Amino acid sequence: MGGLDEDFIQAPEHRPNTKLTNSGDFIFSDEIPTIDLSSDRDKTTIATEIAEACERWGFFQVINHGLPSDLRRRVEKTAADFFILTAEEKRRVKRDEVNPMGYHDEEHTKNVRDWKEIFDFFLQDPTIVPATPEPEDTELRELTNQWPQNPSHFREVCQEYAREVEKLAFKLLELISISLGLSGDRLKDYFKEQTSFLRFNHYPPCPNPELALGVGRHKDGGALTVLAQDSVGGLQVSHRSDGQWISVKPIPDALIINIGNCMQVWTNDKYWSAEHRVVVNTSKERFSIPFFFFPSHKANIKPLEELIREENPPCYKSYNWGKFFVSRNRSDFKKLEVENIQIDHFKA
Ligand SMILES: O=C(O)CCC(=O)C(=O)O
Ligand SMILES: [Fe+2]
Repeated sequence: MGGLDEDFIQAPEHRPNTKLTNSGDFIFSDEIPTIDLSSDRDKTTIATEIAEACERWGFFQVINHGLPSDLRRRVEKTAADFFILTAEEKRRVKRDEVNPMGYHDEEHTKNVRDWKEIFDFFLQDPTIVPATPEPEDTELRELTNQWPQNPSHFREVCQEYAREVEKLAFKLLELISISLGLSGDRLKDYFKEQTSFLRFNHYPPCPNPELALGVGRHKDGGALTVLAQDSVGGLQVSHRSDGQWISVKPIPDALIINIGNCMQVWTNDKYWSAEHRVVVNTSKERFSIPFFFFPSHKANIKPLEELIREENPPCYKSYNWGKFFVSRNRSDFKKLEVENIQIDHFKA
């Protein structure tokens, strides 16, 4: 990535607290709830814990979630083996303006470049999305994954992990639906032709972690995110009550669940899609693997009628997921002059 180019420099108000970034020794808060998903626990009890976590934080960790730990080790190793390849080899599977899947080292969040490199792949291959963000344009496009030659078994391991993490995402969707007093399958149909994808994040050590971020502050756009982080730390969540940045403690084998924009809209602001960011440091590289659980391009996202009351009218207008998805992709790919799309733009 070279020296610290000005594209990486955050505005002063968005820079991290320097005391944390020099050593890579983060101070962790254990305030974010940890929820035990063991199958012998009562579903209603789990749903109650989820409801509280989604309202207060929009973030929680899960343990005993059923995702095999040996598979997690293998996918983490595979991701690391990919990022260690030469820049030339990685660029053979580089994403472009049309196809957002593959390798990329110039991702921008809110028009500031992130200190990271990534590899993305869709859960469903091909995945259907609108051809353009233009509202009147009804043309669709099929997007396909790009797979590197190396490491061998890369594709196999990725697909095996994707299948397992998808199972967990559907389990969480059911529990979240129950937690809202809805039937367990209420949200399932939105994912019939899902646009979900997985991402490998690699954050190399950074010479100026006080100026840059691994990922700038943002909210995830989809329904929910299932994130595997390694033991280094750096992920911070903004607390719903006061906006304070809280570091998310790495717990071995746990997964972090993060409520996305769609869930906030469906629940009419009952559940919270929290702003989060990644702080980097001078000495330790970090890896993470989010699964972004995204609806079908056809889904129109608006507050669920069952949750609307006279005293609680809809806070959002309906928006089309596919158009939101392609618009976001375009603005993440490179620096643009305009602000990228946010759910606040659909506030009623
Ligand atoms: O690396 C992490 O811990 C989080 C990354 C993230 O927020 C994202 O990729 O959307
Ligand atoms: Fe995120």
